[in-house]
Amino acid sequence: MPRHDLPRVAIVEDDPIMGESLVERLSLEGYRPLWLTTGAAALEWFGAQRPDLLLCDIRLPDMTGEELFQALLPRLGGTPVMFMTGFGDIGQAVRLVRAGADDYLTKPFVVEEFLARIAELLRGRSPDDPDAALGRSPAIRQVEHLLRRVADVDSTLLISGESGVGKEVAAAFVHRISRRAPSPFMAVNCAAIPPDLIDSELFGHEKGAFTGAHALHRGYAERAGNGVLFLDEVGELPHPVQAKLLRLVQERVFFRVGGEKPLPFQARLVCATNADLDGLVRAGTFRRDLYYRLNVIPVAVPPLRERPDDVLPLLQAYLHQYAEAFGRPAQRLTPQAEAAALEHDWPGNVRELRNRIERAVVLATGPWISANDLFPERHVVDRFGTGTGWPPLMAVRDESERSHILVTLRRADGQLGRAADLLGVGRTTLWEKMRRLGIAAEQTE
Ligand SMILES: Nc1ncnc2c1ncn2[C@@H]1O[C@H](COP(=O)(O)OP(=O)(O)OP(=O)(O)O)[C@@H](O)[C@H]1O
Repeated sequence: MPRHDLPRVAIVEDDPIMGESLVERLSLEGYRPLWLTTGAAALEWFGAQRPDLLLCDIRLPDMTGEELFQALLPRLGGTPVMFMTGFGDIGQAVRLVRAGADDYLTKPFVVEEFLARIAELLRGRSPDDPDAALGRSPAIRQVEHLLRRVADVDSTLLISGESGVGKEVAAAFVHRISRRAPSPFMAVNCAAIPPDLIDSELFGHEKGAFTGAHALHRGYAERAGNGVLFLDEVGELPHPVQAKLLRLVQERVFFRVGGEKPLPFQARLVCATNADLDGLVRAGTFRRDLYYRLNVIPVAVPPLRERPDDVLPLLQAYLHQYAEAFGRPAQRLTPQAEAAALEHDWPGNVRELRNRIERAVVLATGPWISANDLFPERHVVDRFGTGTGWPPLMAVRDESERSHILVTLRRADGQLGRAADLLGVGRTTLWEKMRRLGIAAEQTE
């Protein structure tokens, strides 16, 4: 493996003997260790980059493990963190795991156990993990890991991602697993409210505040109570409302329109955008100070095309859901439909997937959902070509091999050798199958 592909393990450890021996052992085991000796050095290093794993001593010369973890939290993303602790510090280690660290190990430790634990952390959760709520692809599991980690931290989250990737689903998930779950999840789409109403919708208004304000109105910020206020398309807020939101974030208070009494803001703020907020700041349409205040913990939800492992499970889940909702008999996707779904780019992300499968369930006449049902605009040529409308066994086998090879190639980053290993066949066999099944050669480059 080229050196830059080796997993990078950052070690924060001030003891020179411990540090050196960890660096030596981790290099021997095929990792790329990087040794930092103070919390300040770790904070500086994390400003620009992220390792695959962070190993951290709990007692550092300039700060405690807890202080470092809190300070690093906004920059950690889903990076797994393991603390190394002496016997006297187990209480702190347990608190850290509750606050979102992944594991701790008590010194002195048995090297084999240490290596096994870091290998496990680097592998991440298993794809079949029943706790995987948002999806099974490695990319979405990283996002889920980050959300679990910050669920009970009160800092503002800024969720970014293309339209339909699941930003609201991510926000609702954080709410559901947090201690705020019994209080409301108040979702507001800032782009859907007319600009002249948004102030009073968000913050409420007093009776008589303006013509037509016949009664006192409590806004979303107030109705969110101790729950979560989710502002979708936050980049769309008009300037005066941005100023009010800044005050709400900084001082945790707001005023109803026409009101003079400051009201406490008790909810957690979670914002989302599919626009390039940084670009809006540079263009002068979004306040820079507000952007920094909102972007405390950035959460980037990747587009569906970058997490192909999620496509089929999502299709299956929605297929069942819609079949049940519409009282349809059990339906299945033909292997050709699965292959077409895997090859599709999903510009509208999960929302598009959901709409396509809903339409297909409604329109399909028999127990099979074909590629044409999913992608009617494409008129996919019926590779089964039997005229019976029923797939013969050979064609089903070919199509299911084809879709499995496609998934495997993506899992192996297009590397033929790795894909062949995963599939348990030789490289040549795989190559021949790919030629026969018409899988384009460029998919492997
Ligand atoms: N991980 C997921 N599992 C199941 N369904 C999902 C998932 N992510 C998104 N969806 C579904 O996809 C649709 C779009 O999700 P959501 O509204 O959260 O996207 P969004 O990124 O907030 O979109 P927009 O940018 O338009 O606000 C919803 O119907 C949602 O239920």
